[in-house]
Amino acid sequence: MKLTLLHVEGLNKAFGPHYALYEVGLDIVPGEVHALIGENGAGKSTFIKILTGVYTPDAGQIIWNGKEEHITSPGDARKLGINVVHQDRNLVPSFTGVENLYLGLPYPRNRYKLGIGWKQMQERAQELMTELGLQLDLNKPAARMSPPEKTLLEIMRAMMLECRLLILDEPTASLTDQETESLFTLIRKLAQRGTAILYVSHRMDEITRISDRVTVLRNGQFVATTATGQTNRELLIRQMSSAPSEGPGLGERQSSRALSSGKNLLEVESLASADGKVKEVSLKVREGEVVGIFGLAGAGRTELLETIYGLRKQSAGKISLHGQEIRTDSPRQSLDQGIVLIPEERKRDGLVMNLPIRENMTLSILDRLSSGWRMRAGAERQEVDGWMTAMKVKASGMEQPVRELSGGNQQKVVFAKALLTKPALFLCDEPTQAVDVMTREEIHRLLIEQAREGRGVLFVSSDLQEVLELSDRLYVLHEGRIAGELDNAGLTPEQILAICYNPYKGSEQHG
Ligand SMILES: Nc1ncnc2c1ncn2[C@@H]1O[C@H](COP(=O)(O)OP(=O)(O)OP(=O)(O)O)[C@@H](O)[C@H]1O
Repeated sequence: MKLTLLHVEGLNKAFGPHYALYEVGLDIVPGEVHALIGENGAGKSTFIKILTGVYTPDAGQIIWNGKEEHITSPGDARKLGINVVHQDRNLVPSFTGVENLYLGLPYPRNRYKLGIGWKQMQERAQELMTELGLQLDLNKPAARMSPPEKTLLEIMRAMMLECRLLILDEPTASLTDQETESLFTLIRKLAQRGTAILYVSHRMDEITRISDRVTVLRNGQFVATTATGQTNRELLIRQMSSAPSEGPGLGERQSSRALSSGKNLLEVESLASADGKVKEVSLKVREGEVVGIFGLAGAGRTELLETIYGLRKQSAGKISLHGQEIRTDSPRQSLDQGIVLIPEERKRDGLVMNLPIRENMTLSILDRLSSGWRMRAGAERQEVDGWMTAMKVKASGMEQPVRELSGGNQQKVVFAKALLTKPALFLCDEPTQAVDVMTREEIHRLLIEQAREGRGVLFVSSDLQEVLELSDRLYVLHEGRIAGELDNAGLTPEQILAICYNPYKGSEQHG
């Protein structure tokens, strides 16, 4: 048995009267990939924040390399060799890759000891890339890097100093399968070199593939640490769940397919965005249909939704809803016409952090609720309560400010808020990013239900599994254009990826 690198015992952290962590213990050994999982609000981020010196625990011990440590600041954590890579990346957009690597580190001096040793910086960066087997253009600014490039750059930055524990918080959130593979190769390499990895994710298939051991938290408490080979998805889900789940098996397609005779709800013809990210896109969504958009990072997926919604300037094309041409020059205009966009988790657009859950959920429907304040208050509370229960929002009540919720629970509020507007068309960007596996199923069920009631859903996901589970039909996007349209009947991941990597070839060609 390897010597323990990190031993945590009896960790407590409370916010007001509520414990985010209660008596949590955990061991991590060098060179292992240790997954940390749990429902939204289970305490994972709080645990990470304690290890990285953002929060101080109320009680408990942290033994690092056999010695008790009090980590009181992020600087303390870094000195010990604990680094974290978050989804909200910490890069300076206008700095190059190399400059970002040296953020917070002393720049080397040149040989005259006067200026900065740019050459030494380049050489050290190159050395590290070779060591880690990476190929990145470190001379371009971070702003021009793709999401996976940014993740790799952040990991490199962590490795600039001796990193003994690397914490990866949902590292694959916006990566596609292929990009996830390269990340996994890097993780394995780091582990072989002796770095321990704490891997936090809601993607169960990744956890079973990449981790050696997995620890489950539930309601702020430790449930179990198990060797990954000795457990499975169902067991882990049972350990995570506060309530046993019912209904269809997780991960199965949950509903009958849409009737193909549905009338056209949304028609987009030759749509282009002024910034050139979207080029002549034509697509449609029928009433009752859930339509997916898949593409590699940089294909213009988010940009396409934003252009339809009016968040991004349109330069050409036509949009029709229910057969009528409409203008969507702004999100307000889209909302008024029955189109709502649910943004991906990292943006959390549209949440006012200091306002309570109730007000956030009802911000866009005040008109509808406003006939007489008495009725309004009652109706509002009832609707909010209904959606909070349906979405299993973990909070002390509907008056809790949104800023105090965990990331996944904030995303659920964004979702409920959109449902409350009762739109004709949902545009969803990564609808289940950051939510736990149980809520993911619930969101899928809700979206399919909304569609089958005659509305429509157009969603973007980098998770191929999700695209296969949720969509009736899907479009593959490549460099801002539709490269293929597929009916999701017996479709395999390989068929979709073939179009991504080899667009405009083969029989499925569109347009
Ligand atoms: N600053 C805060 N004030 C009040 N409560 C908080 C605060 N930060 C976290 N909490 C609460 O602590 C609990 C644990 O939250 P945490 O963010 O650690 O969960 P998580 O497991 O990371 O969830 P997710 O998967 O959604 O990211 C939640 O109930 C959350 O509402």
